[in-house]
Amino acid sequence: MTAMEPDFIDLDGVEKVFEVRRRVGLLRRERRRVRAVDGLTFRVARGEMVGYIGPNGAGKSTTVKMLTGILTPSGGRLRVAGIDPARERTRLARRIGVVFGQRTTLWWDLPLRDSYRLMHRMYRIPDARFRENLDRCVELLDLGALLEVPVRQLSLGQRMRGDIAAALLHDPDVLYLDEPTIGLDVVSKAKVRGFLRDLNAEQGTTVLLTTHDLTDIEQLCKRVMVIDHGRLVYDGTLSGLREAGAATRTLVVDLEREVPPIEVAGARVVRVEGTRQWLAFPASASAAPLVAEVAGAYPLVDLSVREPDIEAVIARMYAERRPVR
Ligand SMILES: Nc1ncnc2c1ncn2[C@@H]1O[C@H](COP(=O)(O)OP(=O)(O)OP(=O)(O)O)[C@@H](O)[C@H]1O
Repeated sequence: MTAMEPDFIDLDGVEKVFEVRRRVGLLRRERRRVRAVDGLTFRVARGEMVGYIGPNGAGKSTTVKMLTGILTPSGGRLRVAGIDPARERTRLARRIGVVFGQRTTLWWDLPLRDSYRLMHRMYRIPDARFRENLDRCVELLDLGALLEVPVRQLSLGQRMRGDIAAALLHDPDVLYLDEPTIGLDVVSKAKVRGFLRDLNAEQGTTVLLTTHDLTDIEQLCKRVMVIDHGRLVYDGTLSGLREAGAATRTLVVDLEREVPPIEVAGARVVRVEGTRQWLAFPASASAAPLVAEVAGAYPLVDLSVREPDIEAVIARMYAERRPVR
C-alpha cells in the first residue's frame, strides 16, 4: 500500500506568513511579518507513521493547521489524499482525525458516550461502522467504564484516550497527533503508544506525530522530520538524527542546475531542494578542502557554512527531555 501512494501527504514549497501588529510607543503601530513556515517540501506515503519535531515556535502547529485546512498557506502547494485542505475542508474532514494533547474535542459537560453520539451525527457516520469503530476503540483503549462519565471528571490520561477514540470514529485515513502523551503517567503513555502502534500496523492509518517526548518517536516512528524556523532541517531515522547531533557542520551549496546528490569524501548530503544541497561534515574538519572539491567537480554558484544550529536544537531537546519511559 505504501509504495502505491508515496505522496499521500504532499507539500511543495509551502509557506505561511503572519502579519502581526505591534504597538510601539503610544501611538505608533508597527507591522511585522512572521514567517512561521518557510518553504516546506516533504512527502509522506500512505501508511507511514512519521514524527514531526522541533523546538517551540518552529512551525509545527502551523503546518498541522494548514494540513487540516484551518489555515490557508501563503504560498506553495499542499495536498492531503489528493485534496487541497484549505479549499475543501469539509471533504477532507471525513478523511482525517486530529488530536491535540492540550485541548479536547469532547464536550466538557457530557458523558463520553454522548460526545461520540454527537460525532456520529456530525460526521454522518454509517451506523454499523460507527458501532464497530466505537466497540474497537472502547476495547483497545479501555474506555468501557468511562463511557457514562462526564469528560470534566476524567483524568488527563483517560481524556486523552477518549479524544483518540473520538478522532477515529469516522475511520480517518490520516491522523494528526499533537503531543498525545503530554502530561500522562508512564502507564497511560504506554497504553496510548501501544494503541497507536497497532492502529498504524493493522488499519494502515497514516500518522503524523508532533511531540517533545523523543520516546514517543523512538517507539513509534521509523522516520522523523525536524523543523526549525519553519524549515525542514532533517528527514530520516532517529538514530541518524542522533548521529547528526554529534557535532556536524553543514555546507550549503547552490548549484547552477539540479544534479544528483553530491558525492565527495568526508561529507554527506543530508538534504536536497532543487538546486540547493546541504552537506553535513564533521565539525572538527576544515571546510576549505571540502569546498575546493565541490567547486572542482560541480557547477557551484554560491555556498555558505552553517554552524551546528540544528544539532544544537536537537541536543537541547534531548537535554530538556531525557526520554522518560
Ligand atoms: N496566528 C498567528 N499570528 C501570528 N503569529 C503566529 C500565529 N500562529 C503562530 N505564529 C507564530 O509562528 C511561529 C510558529 O508557531 P507554531 O505555533 O507553528 O510553532 P510550534 O512549532 O507549533 O511551537 P510549539 O512547540 O511551541 O507549539 C511562531 O513564531 C509563532 O509565534
